[in-house]
Amino acid sequence: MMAVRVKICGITRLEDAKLAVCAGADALGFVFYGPSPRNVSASVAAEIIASLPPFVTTTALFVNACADFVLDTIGQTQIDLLQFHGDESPEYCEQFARPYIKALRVKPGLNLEVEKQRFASCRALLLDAYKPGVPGGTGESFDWELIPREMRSEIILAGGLTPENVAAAIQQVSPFAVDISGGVERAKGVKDADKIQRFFEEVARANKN
Ligand SMILES: O=C(O)c1ccccc1N[C@@H]1O[C@H](COP(=O)(O)O)[C@@H](O)[C@H]1O
Repeated sequence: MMAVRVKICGITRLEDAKLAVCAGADALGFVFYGPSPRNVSASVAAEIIASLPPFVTTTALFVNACADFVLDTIGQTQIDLLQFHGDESPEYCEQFARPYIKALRVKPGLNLEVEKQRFASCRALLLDAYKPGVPGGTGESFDWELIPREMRSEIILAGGLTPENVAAAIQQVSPFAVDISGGVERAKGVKDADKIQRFFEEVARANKN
């Protein structure tokens, strides 16, 4: 089985970025969404990104943002990958001519096969929990059995992951990657060194099985 990649999202501080990278993060996520407690400015994100070693993918998360804001953020941060976490259309996502991942909030009735075809141009679908009125980062998980088996090895699994449940998630779903934010925090927007460490230990344990 291929080792599951890990993205740590909601980075707001250089010390947290370093903790995540030292623990083994493949990717870091920066939230550019005003209402989020993890919202970060492009200038702060750019400073953090400039201090990172190579081979760590940086991701910019947006929720129904205006195109000029996305373009300005790309320009200031030189981010690697875009993550659209709202109701963006494929045409909207494609206009930036940048690699992107599309987040979908999973609930019964959402046809993931159809969504996969709609977003054929995305690098991967990220599957998060559906909670009415909240675009993401809810700390809640969803019924992983709703993910069609043939899609599981391609998706990024998110939503309510923690050091306690990530091994079970990997065992049940075998996703391409896992994405975590709230589950490794000690306060909103502030990561917890011990939780990050335990999260990576659990991912390594699951990768061995
Ligand atoms: O983190 C946020 O505040 C956020 C706000 C709006 C959309 C998405 C957000 N976060 C992303 O949601 C998933 C799941 O987060 P969690 O692990 O359940 O806390 C993840 O991709 C976050 O980056």
